[in-house]
Amino acid sequence: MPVNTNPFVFCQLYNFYPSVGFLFGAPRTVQRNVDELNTFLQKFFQEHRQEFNANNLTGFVDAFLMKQQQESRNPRTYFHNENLLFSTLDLFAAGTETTSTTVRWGLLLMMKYPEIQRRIQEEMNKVIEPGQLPTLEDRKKMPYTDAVIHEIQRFANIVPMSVSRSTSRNVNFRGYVIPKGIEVIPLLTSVLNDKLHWETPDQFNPSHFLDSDGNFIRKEAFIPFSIGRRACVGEGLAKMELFLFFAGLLRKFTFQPPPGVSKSDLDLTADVGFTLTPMPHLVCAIPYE
Ligand code: HEM
Repeated sequence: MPVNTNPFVFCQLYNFYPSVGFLFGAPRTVQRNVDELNTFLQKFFQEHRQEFNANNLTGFVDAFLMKQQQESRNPRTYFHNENLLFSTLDLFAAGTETTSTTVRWGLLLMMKYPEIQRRIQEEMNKVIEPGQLPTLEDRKKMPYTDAVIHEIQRFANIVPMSVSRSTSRNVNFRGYVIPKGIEVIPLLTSVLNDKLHWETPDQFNPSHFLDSDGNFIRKEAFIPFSIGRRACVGEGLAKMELFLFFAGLLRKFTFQPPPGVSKSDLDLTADVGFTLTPMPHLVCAIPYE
């Protein structure tokens, strides 16, 4: 049986069954990583405290520090140091691996479907000056690229079970009673792969997001960031990052399988973990332009 070495699998197992953590040293590894990140963040906060300028807020930490100052006399404030640490940790945890995994899927899919990669590069050649990188303003003029990025997210489905929540009161949902305090796991897969919404749910097909004239179309069933009040707060940022990173990489490079590997050899099976990641593989980046 193949052994899954993805560290997120261990984290997930440890989350569900903490008592078996001793088997793979998870508590120590997780604690060591969290400690390392904490030390890094404390230094980061210290630097921001020293250079704080209320007229020049440089990001989330500065904005938080300003609220902390404004509420310094409120003993019940939410803007205390512990919340600064944990909300910043949340942003790191939720905002780094998700975006990088999506870009990794994108590169793998471009190696698998070189004709799609070529079409994106041709679209960029029409919209962007030679030697320039794509900017966010270009996105509206690049419907094909936009459609491909949406299809990467739909197809890769990196957070298939979203984040589990629990009911805060008894809920009556379509005749089913879900009592207060029950854990609910929303299966995003059931929507991202729904036959009623997608023409070819199991295939990578950018046309899912294009009309017959090649214009980008939004789809109600596109919910990789989940939906509702607790949907991903980083959605807007993630979409900007994905466009800039993915299109920027394709502007500079063409991605190919390494010598001796053909596109049909490339395996699109996901490695199961906290997120669904591509299996380990090699990538050749050939300079473009
Ligand atoms: C491709 C990128 C991303 C995907 C697919 C993604 C997906 C998700 C999903 C499915 C949830 C659960 C929502 C729910 O429970 O209903 C979530 C929550 C969250 N995401 Fe993202 N995310 C991405 C990028 C980011 C980024 C860049 C940030 C911030 C820098 C971020 C911050 C968060 C936070 C803080 C939550 C918890 C929200 C809450 O509980 O209210 N995410 N994300």
